[in-house]
Amino acid sequence: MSQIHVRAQPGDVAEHVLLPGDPNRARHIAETYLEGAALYTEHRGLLGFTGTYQGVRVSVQTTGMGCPSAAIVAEELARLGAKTLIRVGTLGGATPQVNPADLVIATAAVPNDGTTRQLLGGAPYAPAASFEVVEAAVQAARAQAVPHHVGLIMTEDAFYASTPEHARLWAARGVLGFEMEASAVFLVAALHGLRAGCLTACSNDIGDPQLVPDEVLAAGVDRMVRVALGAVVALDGR
Ligand SMILES: O=P(O)(O)O[C@H]1O[C@H](CO)[C@@H](O)[C@H]1O
Ligand SMILES: O=c1cc[nH]c(=O)[nH]1
Repeated sequence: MSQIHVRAQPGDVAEHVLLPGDPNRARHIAETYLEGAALYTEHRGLLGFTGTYQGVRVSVQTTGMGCPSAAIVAEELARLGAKTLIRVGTLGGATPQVNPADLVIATAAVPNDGTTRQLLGGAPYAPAASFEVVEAAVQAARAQAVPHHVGLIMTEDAFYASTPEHARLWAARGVLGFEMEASAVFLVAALHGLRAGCLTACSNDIGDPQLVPDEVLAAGVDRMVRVALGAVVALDGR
């Protein structure tokens, strides 16, 4: 049965799904990296494609921005039979350790968002990546000689509420950067017994409207996507 938002039939979506927020990134990934990529949905601009990478069937499905949209997409992908969800996003760096376009592999996401709060009925919870996805991503990054950070990120709702002071406070608690979907993807995946992960490329410093130059960010995004696809190949069949 087709889902309400991800208009696809069971079988259209692969077991392994990469999740960018941005539909243009979804198209770029499908066109650049997947063989035989076919568009299975464009409903609401949430573009979804399925193809193969090194012989492994992979989908790339846009989440849109923010946890409400990401939670809908993750829920519907679970209903469509997905087993591995890996966000491939951008993030605002919270600490000078994280440089423009750096790869950050999340271990967990501080849930500063309303969606996970509602799903959990306000109960305390730590939305975390699956160990095997983190391990596969780290191994892929090492194998591809891609420098990377591994650790905690924060998921938030209000992009423009964050300030450099807020970033410093959370950096002192170990947070590497902020983004807007990982906590929901981790929680929805856990509720369905799926594996989840989140890889990001740093697009700016928190509170700084200056983005990393386009070509520098695009190269960081491509490094991130290649690492995510390397992880998928390693996870396939496990
Ligand atoms: O680049 P994406 O994957 O959209 O991720 C980040 O960018 C958007 C904000 O600019 C939010 O979705 C945030 O999580
Ligand atoms: O959520 C996000 C994503 C990228 N950059 C930010 O500053 N915040």
